[in-house]
Amino acid sequence: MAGILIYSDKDKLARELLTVAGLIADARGGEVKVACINNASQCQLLSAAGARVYKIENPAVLPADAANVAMALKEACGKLDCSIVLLSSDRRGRELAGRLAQVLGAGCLTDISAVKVEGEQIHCQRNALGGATVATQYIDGEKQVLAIVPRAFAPAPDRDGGSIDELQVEVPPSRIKLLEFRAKDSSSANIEEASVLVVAGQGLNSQEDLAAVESLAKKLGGELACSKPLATDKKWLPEDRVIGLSGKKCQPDLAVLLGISGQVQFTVGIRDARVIVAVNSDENAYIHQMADYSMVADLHQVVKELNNVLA
Ligand SMILES: Cc1cc2nc3c(=O)[nH]c(=O)nc-3n(C[C@H](O)[C@H](O)[C@H](O)COP(=O)(O)OP(=O)(O)OC[C@H]3O[C@@H](n4cnc5c(N)ncnc54)[C@H](O)[C@@H]3O)c2cc1C
Repeated sequence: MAGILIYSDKDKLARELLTVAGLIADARGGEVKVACINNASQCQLLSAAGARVYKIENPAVLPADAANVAMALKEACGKLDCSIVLLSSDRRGRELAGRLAQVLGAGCLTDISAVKVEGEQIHCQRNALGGATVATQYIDGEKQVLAIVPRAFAPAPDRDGGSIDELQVEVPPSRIKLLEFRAKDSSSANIEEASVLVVAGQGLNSQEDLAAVESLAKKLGGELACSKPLATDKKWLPEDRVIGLSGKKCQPDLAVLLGISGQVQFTVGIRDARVIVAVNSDENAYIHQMADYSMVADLHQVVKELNNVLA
């Protein structure tokens, strides 16, 4: 049985992929191997999690160039005899998945939130029809590229048995020229990886009210996120905080939704949260139906009282 190769440039997501790969390998066989590209510290971290790590050191492989990384992973698949590749379904991972599937001649599924092995088939759950339903799909073929939603699986814990070997890959020169790296500005947040999200919607009266919502998010140990109109129409928050079809798909342990009606283009991005709490002053708002706990109340009052209680 050919092996399973995993790759993510983000350490935590790579550990989550190790968990998924382990589930698949236990059920249908095949050795799990990890590609680490120009990332020595990640090699150490993943070998400490018991993984068989292949260290690719080649400055010609640019993480910012998905086509270039795809060529490196294609070569790794050939040399390591892997027919299944697991990637993370974040922004960069989704682009890489499509490009890698194309160069491998493989089938490709992204936004996978659950996996179950049935015989030889890997059944993958993913939102379909704009999030109105969950589809179970599998790739009919040996070569498969599967991109897994961040936080859908627990990161693999440390265990013995890991190893690190060097792997040489040759890639054509990247057609992208990297001019500079800039640190993200301090207002940016990785809402896909947050375990708690406090999400503001158009029920918020003014931009000034965001401070109290952000304060609540911090007190709960989480991040501030928003519905799309708050970022694209009102421009109160940057677009990297938008949840939904054209924003990010998040799976926090807790999502507190404030003044959000619950249109499907939004809910597709938060439906997989473990616990959803909604505050909306309209008792007929759809969001009350999908929430685990809901309050028909003025969000400003609720935020104020929660901030006082948690002070
Ligand atoms: C192709 C396409 C893609 C889209 N992608 C996205 C996406 O990725 N993400 C996204 O969010 N949207 C997306 N949208 C827009 C989406 O359809 C909705 O318009 C949007 O989600 C609505 O945002 P909202 O719930 O904040 O606002 P509204 O629908 O206006 O809801 C505001 C809610 O606040 C409540 N409210 C008002 N005052 C208070 C108060 N004082 N206290 C408590 N509650 C109050 C109201 O009862 C209402 O239910 C997309 C649309 C299209 C067509």
